[in-house]
Amino acid sequence: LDSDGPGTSSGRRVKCRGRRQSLKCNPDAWKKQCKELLSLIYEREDSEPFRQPADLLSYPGYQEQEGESSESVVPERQQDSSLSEDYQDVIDTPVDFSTVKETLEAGNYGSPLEFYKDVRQIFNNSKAYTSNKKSRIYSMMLRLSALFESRIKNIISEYKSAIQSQKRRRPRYR
Ligand SMILES: COc1ccc(NC(=O)N2CCN(C(=O)c3ccco3)CC2)c(F)c1
Repeated sequence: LDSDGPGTSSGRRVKCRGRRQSLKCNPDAWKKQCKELLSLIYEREDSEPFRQPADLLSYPGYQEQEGESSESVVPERQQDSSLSEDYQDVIDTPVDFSTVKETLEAGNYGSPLEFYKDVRQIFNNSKAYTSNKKSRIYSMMLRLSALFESRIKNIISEYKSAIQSQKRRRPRYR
């Protein structure tokens, strides 16, 4: 993916003859489209481990992950179900879908590219953390990432066309 995200519609001129309200011409259409994409992600069971900040103590089979025997008592320091240092050591920028949802709903994304960047971070964190490409969570992430990429590329290319057509149209007043 080049730096400005997938589906860059280079060269293709989209006539924005329709009024601003039509989806093709409306540079704000991406917000609703990203909210709908986020709802679709939340509907998928694959998103479950990524809807909240990672919490390895609740994460099933955590003890096996650490190689501790399952009857071991959780050490005092981790009783507040804080992340084990391990996850925080490995992952510099923890992010999950609840933070992305809040940011989107607060109107704090300036473009779908910023939204894209945060969601990619969720997937990259999972890739960075997994020690085993066959882990269940990692395979959930792969399916979710494929769904996300298939939907976000049109949202971004429509946004880019709308921005381009906005630049090309001369203001009405002279
Ligand atoms: C409130 O209950 C919760 C809240 C959050 C979570 N999620 C997690 O702990 N995760 C485990 C680590 N991780 C991975 O990407 C990963 C890659 C390979 C192995 O793990 C992110 C998700 C949970 F499982 C229960």
